Amino acid sequence: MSSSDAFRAHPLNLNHKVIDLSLVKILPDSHAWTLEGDIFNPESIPIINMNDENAMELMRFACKTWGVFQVVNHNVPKNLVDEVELQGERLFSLPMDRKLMAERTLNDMSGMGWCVSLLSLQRACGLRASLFLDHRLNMLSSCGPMTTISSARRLMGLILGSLGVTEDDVKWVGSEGELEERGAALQLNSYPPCPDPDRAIGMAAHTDSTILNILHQSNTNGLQVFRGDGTGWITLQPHPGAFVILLGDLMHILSNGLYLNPIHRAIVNQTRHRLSIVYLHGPPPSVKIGPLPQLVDSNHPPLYRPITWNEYLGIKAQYFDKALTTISLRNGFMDADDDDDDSGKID
Ligand SMILES: O=C(O)CCC(=O)C(=O)O
Ligand SMILES: [Fe+2]
Repeated sequence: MSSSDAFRAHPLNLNHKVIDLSLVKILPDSHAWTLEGDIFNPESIPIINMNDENAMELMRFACKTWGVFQVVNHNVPKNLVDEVELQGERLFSLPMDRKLMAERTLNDMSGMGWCVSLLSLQRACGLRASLFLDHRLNMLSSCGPMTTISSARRLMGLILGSLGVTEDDVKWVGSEGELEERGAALQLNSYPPCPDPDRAIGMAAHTDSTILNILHQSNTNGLQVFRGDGTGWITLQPHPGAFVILLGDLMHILSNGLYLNPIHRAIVNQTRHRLSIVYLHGPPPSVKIGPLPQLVDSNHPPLYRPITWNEYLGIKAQYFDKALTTISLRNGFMDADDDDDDSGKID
């Protein structure tokens, strides 16, 4: 079972009409969207130096409060990120007939997609094209995947440490193996300028179905995270050289509800093309993921049943934002936060 097999559970929206987004002068009805919620800007989602001796505590605070933070000193070389960005720009600017030759199909998840997966459950298409690469990541760069994977692993070590768990406690984190067995994938998202940005969305609000996503946004902002207190959206300003770390549903499960899996979305703007590069970090697709035993006791019963990534992606495709509820064990138990009045404090 490879990560590609796992993502196959996410359906393509086969009814969509592919349009060349770069030629859009008037927003088509198929892409019209109502943007809901106030926007708070700017706000202090932390930027954490991975070499800081307090990195673990800072991450614990950020993961409990936001479920998102940015990191610097991540060891992924700038020229590698620049190269992926350059190649991404090149691929997305190819003529439409060339891009269609690389369109994702039901049998091969790698390729170009328009209006795919998560959005198929929603009202209209996002104004976006995406290039998804599974274990053939090295199509873009030969040394890149391994550098990124070792950086993701270091990050995982810090986040697990922030939960009081070591890498040895979670065997699959350090498992060696081929890329395809690791649950690694890369997604490039291209958002063209939009004539009517207040009536369109780039990527609709969602939580990520991974353990975590590592995101690079070019110097154009557009990523917004829904505030944990439910009052509105925060725009994450691109920070030079930083990656945005977004915790996914599986990290929320592993932490037994302690760490947030933030709702986020990408908006578009009138003048600038925006590219985001997202490294999806999942577990090996057939390993069962459940609340870490170290975080479960009689006061903190397990909130979710163990599930493989593959199974979870299938549930997510069907139930979308209700996916976690379908695997919840919380029948009459206290709410995760009810006995945790220190959320927001470092402990
Ligand atoms: O483009 C962005 O900033 C958001 C992308 C995203 O959320 C995703 O690919 O899951
Ligand atoms: Fe996302």
